[in-house]
Amino acid sequence: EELINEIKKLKKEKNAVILGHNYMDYSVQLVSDFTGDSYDLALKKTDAKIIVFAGVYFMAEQAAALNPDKKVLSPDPNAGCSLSDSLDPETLKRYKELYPNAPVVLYVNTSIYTKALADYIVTSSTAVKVVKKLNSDVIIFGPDANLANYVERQTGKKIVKVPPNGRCIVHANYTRQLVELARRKYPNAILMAHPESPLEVLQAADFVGSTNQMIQFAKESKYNEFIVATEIGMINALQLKVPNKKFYPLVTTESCACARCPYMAMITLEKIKRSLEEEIYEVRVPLEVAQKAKEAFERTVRLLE
Ligand SMILES: O=CC[C@H](O)N[C@@](O)(CC(=O)O)C(=O)O
Ligand code: SF4
Repeated sequence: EELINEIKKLKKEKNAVILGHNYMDYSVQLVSDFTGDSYDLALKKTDAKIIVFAGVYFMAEQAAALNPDKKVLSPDPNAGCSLSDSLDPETLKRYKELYPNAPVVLYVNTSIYTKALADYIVTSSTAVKVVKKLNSDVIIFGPDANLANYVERQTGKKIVKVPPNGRCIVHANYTRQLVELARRKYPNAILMAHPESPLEVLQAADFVGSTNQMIQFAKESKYNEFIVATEIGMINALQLKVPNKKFYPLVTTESCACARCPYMAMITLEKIKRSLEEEIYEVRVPLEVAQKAKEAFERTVRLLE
């Protein structure tokens, strides 16, 4: 495609790399140098001068915080996230005053300003492990309420949800009925669910994990067909990375607009090209905020070693 070639040319001229989240449009994943989940993309090491983050804003912020020596560009800074938008630093400060001895464990879907107040930063693949290792029976956890419920059941600890009802506008729509429908439609398929889904869906799932964990599981599984309970862009990532197997979205955009994250959909090839041409929109994180967030990331890595 013409646009893809122009973007590849611009990348070389500018010594830029494109990091793409697993939910990105198919064509965006094709033009990305690395694709993955929000956590490992943030930790990706590259010697490029410019990073164009094909994902939502909190992911670009994270990359900027962890790569202060690089110029990080967001193709559309309005690409937010219902989860990261649901928890601001002021709210978290109030909860820390209410529960002064409870460690603060935040899901990766948060703004860098909120992350700067966290003790630990987790992805859905590390949330349970981290909470289990902490020697406190009360944990402040957020912003996703479904992931918090899942962690509470897996660890038996008291989870103080911050905010009480943070949700992903995509995954929160999944129901048991949708699972039954899909299982009848695809009798040979097994169900993979993202922990941002409601508990009733996770209980019915054969596998629960982050998008990267789903890719790994599908690759290694003896099964060949999978029902995928996560944002529909993930089908692109699975088809690209596990081409010999079949994947069915739990919800299609025909049956519900909620199948596609409106924020992820904002990142288009056109915007990526413009982002490279004009070197916009630069994501800047104040040094002391970046430093605090980096400390929370590093504390988490040490805890898991
Ligand atoms: O909404 C984006 C997905 C959300 O950030 N979760 C991940 O990025 C990381 C995670 O789940 O830990 C994913 O790709 O699964
Ligand atoms: S899919 Fe949900 S969690 Fe992911 S960016 Fe969109 S709103 Fe946020």
